[in-house]
Amino acid sequence: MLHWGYDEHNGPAHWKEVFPIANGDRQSPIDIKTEETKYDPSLRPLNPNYDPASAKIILNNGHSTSVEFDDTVNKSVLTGGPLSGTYRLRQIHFHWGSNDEAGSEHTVDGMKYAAELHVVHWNAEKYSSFVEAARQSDGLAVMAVFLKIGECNPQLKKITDRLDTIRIKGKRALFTNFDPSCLLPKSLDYWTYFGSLTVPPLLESVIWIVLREPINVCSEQLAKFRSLLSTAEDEVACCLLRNYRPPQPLKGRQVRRN
Ligand SMILES: NS(=O)(=O)c1ccc(S(=O)(=O)c2ccccc2)s1
Ligand SMILES: [Zn+2]
Repeated sequence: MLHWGYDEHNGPAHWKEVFPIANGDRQSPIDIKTEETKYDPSLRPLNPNYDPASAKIILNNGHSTSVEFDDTVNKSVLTGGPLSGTYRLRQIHFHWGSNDEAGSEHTVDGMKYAAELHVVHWNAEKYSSFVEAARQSDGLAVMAVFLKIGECNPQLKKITDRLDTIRIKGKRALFTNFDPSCLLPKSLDYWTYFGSLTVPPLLESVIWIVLREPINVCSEQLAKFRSLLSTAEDEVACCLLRNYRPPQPLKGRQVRRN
């Protein structure tokens, strides 16, 4: 396979050809079987604390759209929940499908949501760089938020309104004064388990924190994500219609809930 993607010839089924860890013991996403999750009284409340000034740029990397944050200091951090220590906010990005019936990566009792937001943090207390942390079993913490079809989301509008300026892969634009807490649901109740990146290199370094309550997005807003291009300027234009990896085997892992 040339470069990995989400098409028939380079999609999730092919990733193991270049990244054999795709068949590893702690791969993500997973289907969360709610009856099999276990309450853990030691789990603490999640404590996201983000400074809107840390937001820097919005980017189309050809696989998703992301907002990148200044992670050179502990300005925007996540503590609490299942985490020991302080995890620094690095970026947020989204996963979606070619229609509203599918798009989330994690599923709940087999149910797919229309899309999924990932808020990516790294363990800056123990490791000296994001790249180093991404290679450690407790290096990354990703908070996942499900998006369901409903009312248009005024907070998400801040992002969807900018997508037409970064349609081509590699395009970026200034994007600051944004606190991703505005995209979190009322309840920060969560499930948590040990997993991996859901995109190559599929590193098994993520403590997943999946919020149980979804947020709303309207069909028109999701449609804007699908108009992003997975191709660069000099290539034949191809829309990024879907960018989710299907659920992977649990392999004996325990999913805990607070
Ligand atoms: N879907 S996910 O949350 O697992 C995820 C996708 C991409 C990233 S990353 O850009 O932080 C990154 C991190 C390490 C290596 C490369 C990219 S995290
Ligand atoms: Zn993701």
